Amino acid sequence: MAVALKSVLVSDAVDARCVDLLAEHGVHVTCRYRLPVPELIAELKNHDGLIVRSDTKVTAEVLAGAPNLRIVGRAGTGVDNIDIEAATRKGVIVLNTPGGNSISACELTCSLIMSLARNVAPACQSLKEGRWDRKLYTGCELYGKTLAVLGLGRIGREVASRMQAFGMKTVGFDPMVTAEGAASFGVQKMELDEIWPVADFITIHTPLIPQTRNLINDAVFNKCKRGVRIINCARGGIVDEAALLQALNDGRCGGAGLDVFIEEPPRSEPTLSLIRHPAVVATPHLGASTQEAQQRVAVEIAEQFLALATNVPPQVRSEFTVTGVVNAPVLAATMNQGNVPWISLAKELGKLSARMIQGAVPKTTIQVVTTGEGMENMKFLTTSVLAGMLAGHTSNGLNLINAPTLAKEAGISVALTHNGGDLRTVRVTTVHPQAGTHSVIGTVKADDLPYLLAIDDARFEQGVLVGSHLALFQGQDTQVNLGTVVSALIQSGAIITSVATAVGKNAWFAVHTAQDVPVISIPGVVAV
Ligand SMILES: NC(=O)c1ccc[n+]([C@@H]2O[C@H](COP(=O)([O-])OP(=O)(O)OC[C@H]3O[C@@H](n4cnc5c(N)ncnc54)[C@H](O)[C@@H]3O)[C@@H](O)[C@H]2O)c1
Ligand SMILES: O=C(O)[C@H](O)COP(=O)(O)O
Repeated sequence: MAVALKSVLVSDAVDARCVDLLAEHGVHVTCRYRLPVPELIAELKNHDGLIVRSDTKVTAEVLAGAPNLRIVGRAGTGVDNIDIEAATRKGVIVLNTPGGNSISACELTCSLIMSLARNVAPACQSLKEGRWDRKLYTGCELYGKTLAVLGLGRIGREVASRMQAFGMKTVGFDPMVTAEGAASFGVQKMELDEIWPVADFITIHTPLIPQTRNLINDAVFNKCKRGVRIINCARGGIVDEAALLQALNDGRCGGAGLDVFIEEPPRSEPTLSLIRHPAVVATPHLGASTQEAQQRVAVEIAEQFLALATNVPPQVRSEFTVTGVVNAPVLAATMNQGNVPWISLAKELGKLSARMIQGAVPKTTIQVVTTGEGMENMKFLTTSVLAGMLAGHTSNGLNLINAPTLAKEAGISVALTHNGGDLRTVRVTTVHPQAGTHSVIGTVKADDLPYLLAIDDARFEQGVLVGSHLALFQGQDTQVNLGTVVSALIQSGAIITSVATAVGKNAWFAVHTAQDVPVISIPGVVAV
């Protein structure tokens, strides 16, 4: 899937390399930062791409006001400032640059852990103010202490391995990481309730999602070691700020290192009191703010835009890859050229399936079955089948991004399974309350083109090339003559380029014509 990318708005302070790279390849770029929402919406009407960091909020309102927007790029990791659901429904691609700033975020986290342990920030401030408070700022060693890492993804595991060098024992929790996986980078996996009483420091590296909002809350502080220190370089809102302030004031929490806040920049309570608290070391969302990280994410997002831009020559486009797909797994799959003909086949089979059930698409259950070696893990084919099924049955704007959302809304469910076997095929079976059960089977031949192998129980010996100008006729019994169908088509002005038959419980005739297939009516024959 690709986009005509003529003009891009960069609405946050992204490194200049991003603009340079896009401009070098003929993409027009406008940089306007801190735009009020109405101005952002007005400006976006002129652009098909938008690049942001965390400051611009790409809300449903902004997306609704930007009819030409096709792609949003986040030069960074967290996408909680982008309404992914609204973007997906609109068919807008969302990309990010996962990993581009992980080391920088990790290093800031480690420095906050060390600053907390040794009171670096308040001691420095006190000295600048003319005091010599050696006793007041006595700290603690990290050696032998337990660091709990919540979220063992890219940043969490980098933090763990660095803090192990200080002799810290690292424990952690992540629903997606097994105990063996965690052990491979020196972290003992524990349940959260086991972690609270043993941790001296807790550092958070999860996304902000409903399951992690207020993960560190008042009840948690009651279960923790008295004086536990909290570090949050992930997202504001994962730590309940009011509960943290209370715990700092009553001693349940011994200190906090905060880079992120519920409101950025912070203007209200309790955030302001937290920042001013003597046991808090706070930075203004600086995790990714290093030259290295900013250059990396700027180049990575520009490269991904270029990889998808249809107005960039294919040989240039192929130099770049899409590495941070947020809302369209099928998009990543299209980057592998070997998948492309299968994606086309699945779309054509989806279109044929819709024709088989006379367009009665809503409330259809679809089963997609792949066979043959190398066809495992092709889950993205379901999106393509749905895009084919829904073509012409939904409002404008259907694409591979929003097909699953639109299908779900239409009550269409889809599942994919894989069977062994030698021949590489895709079978799409549709089950519909009124239209009954039908299936189409296809394959991709050596010419990389999609072929229909069978409809229901009728098999085309050589396969039939699928695509435009393919007419399918079903005879109600095998007595219906192919000659009758062909003559009727010719009499209607069709130029026939090929014919094929398949016989099962019904007879099927596949006819390719040079132009659009004329509408014909023959008793006992159904045009599909
Ligand atoms: N401060 C900054 O400037 C800065 C910079 C980069 C990233 N970040 C933030 O850091 C966070 C982590 O980034 P990352 O690149 O490591 O992401 P990641 O996706 O690699 O890792 C996140 C991990 O959190 C885990 N997780 C999800 N729900 C969880 C839960 N309920 N409990 C425990 N773990 C859970 C996931 O399974 C995943 O392994 C993100 O929120 C990101 O936005 C902040
Ligand atoms: O999620 C991220 O990538 C970080 O929070 C960085 O955000 P920023 O690009 O606004 O610095």
